[in-house]
Amino acid sequence: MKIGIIIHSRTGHTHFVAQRLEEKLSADGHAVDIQQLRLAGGQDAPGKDSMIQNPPDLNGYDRVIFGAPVHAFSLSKVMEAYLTQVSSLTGKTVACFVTKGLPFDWTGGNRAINELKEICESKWATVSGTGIVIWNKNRQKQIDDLVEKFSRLIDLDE
Ligand SMILES: Cc1cc2nc3c(=O)[nH]c(=O)nc-3n(C[C@H](O)[C@H](O)[C@H](O)COP(=O)(O)O)c2cc1C
Repeated sequence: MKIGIIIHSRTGHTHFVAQRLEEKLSADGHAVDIQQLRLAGGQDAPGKDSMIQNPPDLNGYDRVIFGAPVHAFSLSKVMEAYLTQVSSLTGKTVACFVTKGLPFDWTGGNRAINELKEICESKWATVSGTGIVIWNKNRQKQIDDLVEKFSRLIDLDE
């Protein structure tokens, strides 16, 4: 399958997880692209109407994974801006993850995942799975578990 991993990553954590996903999904036999969202005019003070400099075209992908950091107890505004501007996800099966710095899923992780799910479902995507990685000393185990989970989800879909 052709898989697009569409991420926003300000300080590299979400990109690191995306790279681990790319390695595993490529080893599973998929063709994988990572596309990193950039905000026109820089990353400062984005709002949901901000323009994305390089909005990825999702048409060529059989599966899409969205990944973003939690900012201020919410989904990053750059990912929100991108998804708000996507016209439709009809027929797409997607998975979503967020990375975050504060302990516990309830310090923004659950809310950001719900925001991601809601935007995707409002554009008629099927959300097959979600994950939260807390960037602490146990992150490697959380990343390994997320990578295994998303790899299994895609195998089940085939
Ligand atoms: C402006 C800002 C706000 C943040 N707000 C939260 C937050 O509300 N909850 C949380 O758990 N982490 C928060 N963090 C930490 C980031 O979510 C965490 O470091 C994340 O892994 C960064 O991902 P990135 O390196 O891909 O940008 C915040 C970081 C920044 C820079």
